[in-house]
Amino acid sequence: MTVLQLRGVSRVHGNGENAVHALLDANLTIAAGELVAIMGPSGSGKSTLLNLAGGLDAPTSGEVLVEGTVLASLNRKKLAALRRRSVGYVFQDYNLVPSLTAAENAALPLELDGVGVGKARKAALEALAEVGLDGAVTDRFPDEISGGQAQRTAIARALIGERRLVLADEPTGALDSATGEDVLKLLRKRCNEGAAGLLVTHDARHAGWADRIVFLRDGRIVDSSEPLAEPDLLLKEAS
Ligand SMILES: Nc1ncnc2c1ncn2[C@@H]1O[C@H](COP(=O)(O)OP(=O)(O)OP(=O)(O)O)[C@@H](O)[C@H]1O
Repeated sequence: MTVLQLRGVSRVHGNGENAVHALLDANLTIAAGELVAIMGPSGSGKSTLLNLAGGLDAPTSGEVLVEGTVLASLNRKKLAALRRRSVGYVFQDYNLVPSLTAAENAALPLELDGVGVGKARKAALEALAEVGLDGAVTDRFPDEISGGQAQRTAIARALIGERRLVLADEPTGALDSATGEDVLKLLRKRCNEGAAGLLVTHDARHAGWADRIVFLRDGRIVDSSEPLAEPDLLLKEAS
């Protein structure tokens, strides 16, 4: 089943002589179970593509569909609801709410969606346990936990509920390589369980976790290939 589709998507900032073509006529389809990596030089349009895929930005032309719904056809409220329910984001700088504990941060999307506090907390603790966080750390605030723990919290928040599309922009940016690898394993696992994933990365080893790599240059998709290396066949085949 197709989870994400970009049809002839372009994003232009400004106009006339000052126009910046951040993305040009991008076509991309990602099915449930697939993890796609996006690579390309700085400024090539990777974050733009990710933001458009998650409905955080709107294309200048073309269409973005999530689970068959054209995002431009939704009003603000419905788009916000789709983002909360169907899309999980992992940002490089975590974007945790400083005044909320790890468990409260992870529970936030459910609570915003009207799920009761108790039920949301239970789901949050389960999601945190799934990413290897349990015990006292779940009740600590972002400035009381390590970078790796904060990133795991951000992943739990992105994966909580039934998110079908997981978008990750350099999710391993600030992590040591072992912790970074763990984050990718979690992403891979979630895709094996049926989500569609889009991962922006500069690191070819990390892209090795993906089923396909899409290369961007100057806003254009220039190539799409299967990764050369298979980091962990066992994990992939476990699905
Ligand atoms: N709001 C904006 N206004 C004007 N230009 C923008 C805006 N956002 C992005 N751009 C431009 O669009 C192009 C693509 O930017 P984007 O951030 O998508 O690239 P990127 O591949 O993610 O880069 P990086 O690897 O450095 O994060 C760049 O030339 C950037 O300067």
